[in-house]
Amino acid sequence: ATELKIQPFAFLLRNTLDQLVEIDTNKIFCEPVDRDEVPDYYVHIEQPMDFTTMREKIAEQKYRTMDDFQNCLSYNSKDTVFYRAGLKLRDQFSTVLPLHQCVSHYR
Ligand SMILES: CC(=O)c1c[nH]c2ccccc12
Repeated sequence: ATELKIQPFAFLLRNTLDQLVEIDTNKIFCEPVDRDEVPDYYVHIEQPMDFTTMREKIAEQKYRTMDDFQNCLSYNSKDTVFYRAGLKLRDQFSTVLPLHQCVSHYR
């Protein structure tokens, strides 16, 4: 694809993001946490993140790290579906992360 030649890193990140979206079957991470639904989320979490925002940041080449799963793990208690989903995605992503580290050298 021509995109691969112009922005290989963005191309790779978008593919990885698509894989994460697929794993997130409960769609917990797809959109920003709703302020009305969860008013105190933004009190506890300084830098909220979600897949939609990440996709925009990839396009703007402002890619953020995957530490953002920590947000979910620090906010939600261990016995919630959110916490377990955050763990699952962080652990599954960590298998892909080394790929990003090596690619990031080419930026
Ligand atoms: C990503 C995350 O923590 C959440 C995503 N949706 C939510 C609803 C209530 C509490 C937490 C969340």
